[in-house]
Amino acid sequence: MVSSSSSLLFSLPLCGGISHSTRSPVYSANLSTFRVSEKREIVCACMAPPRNATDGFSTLNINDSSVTKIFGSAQEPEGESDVLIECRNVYKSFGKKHILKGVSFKIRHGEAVGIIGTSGTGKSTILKIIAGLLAPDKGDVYIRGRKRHGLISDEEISGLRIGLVFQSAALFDSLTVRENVGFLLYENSSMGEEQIAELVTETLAAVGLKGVEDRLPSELSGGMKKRVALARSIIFDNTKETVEPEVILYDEPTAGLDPIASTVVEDLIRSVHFKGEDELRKPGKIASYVVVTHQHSTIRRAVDRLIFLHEGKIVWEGLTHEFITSTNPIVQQFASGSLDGPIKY
Ligand SMILES: Nc1ncnc2c1ncn2[C@@H]1O[C@H](COP(=O)(O)OP(=O)(O)OP(=O)(O)O)[C@@H](O)[C@H]1O
Repeated sequence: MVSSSSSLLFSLPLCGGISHSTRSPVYSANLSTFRVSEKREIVCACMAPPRNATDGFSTLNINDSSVTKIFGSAQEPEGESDVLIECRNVYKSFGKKHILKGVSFKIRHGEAVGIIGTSGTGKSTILKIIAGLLAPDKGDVYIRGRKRHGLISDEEISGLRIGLVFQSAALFDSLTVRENVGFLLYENSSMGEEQIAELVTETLAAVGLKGVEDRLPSELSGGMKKRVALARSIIFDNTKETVEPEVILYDEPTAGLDPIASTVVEDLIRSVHFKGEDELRKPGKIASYVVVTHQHSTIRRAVDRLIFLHEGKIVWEGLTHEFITSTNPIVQQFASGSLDGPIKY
């Protein structure tokens, strides 16, 4: 049984499962589930067989005008080899509340996708389903063309690492920044402590943080915590010969931040994408990402394509610039924040 909460993050290569160590928060016997501070449970994802990050993928150039044709219309792009994640006719209810009612979409290699829609429409739910924290009642999730069965588990073979960054930074309060960022490496990798510490420092620098390794989360500002959470989601074992592509799912990454801090986070999200350049001026490592957001600035700045979810269904999809000019009444009302229109509160 999985529970998730706003206080958890996850990034997740669980190849071979987790081994217990003294660093670890308390966790249960189920290798894919562990309990933090006796309050929460987390499930992490995804694994093997590792393939080279570039194999089989044709990188999609989102700025290419041909892409406008692909996503701005119902035209289906040729070839499926670049599809990393697909939700096919996904349904999800909580008790009598029917939240998702047949949601289908694909996330392709290289994409920066936003999921938007009114509160309570199921945006976070779909992220959790993609991450394998929740199972759909009906419909399927395909990871690199392979159907996922049930929740994510250490037995799953996907060849795709999926990280979920929850709305709050979700750091482990009693662990230092170094231990938070390096958590999965301490638990899962054969890397030595010094190696991990070096990688943590480098990864923190990539998100613009220096000299905070020994601090506790309580000693950081909200914006810094979000950066630490981002660092934790992009760190990976660089001693392995092959690297799986990684998709990061961000749940409202700029909620609660002032406009300038939001811009910083939006740019960081871009910078860790492989088309971007991190703070160390190196290309980012993230293949694709999905952002759930309500913030107009985040829609404009951080994503290229949008999926609009309303009353459990996708009612509009298009490129970000098409959002503002859309004639869809639901989109128009959402974009303008008007009380008049088909969306009723
Ligand atoms: N584990 C759960 N048990 C019962 N109901 C749930 C659960 N998770 C979500 N819900 C309900 O499902 C609906 C959709 O929740 P979800 O968090 O996915 O919406 P959202 O679109 O992300 O909302 P917001 O924009 O306000 O964050 C809400 O009514 C919520 O209360």
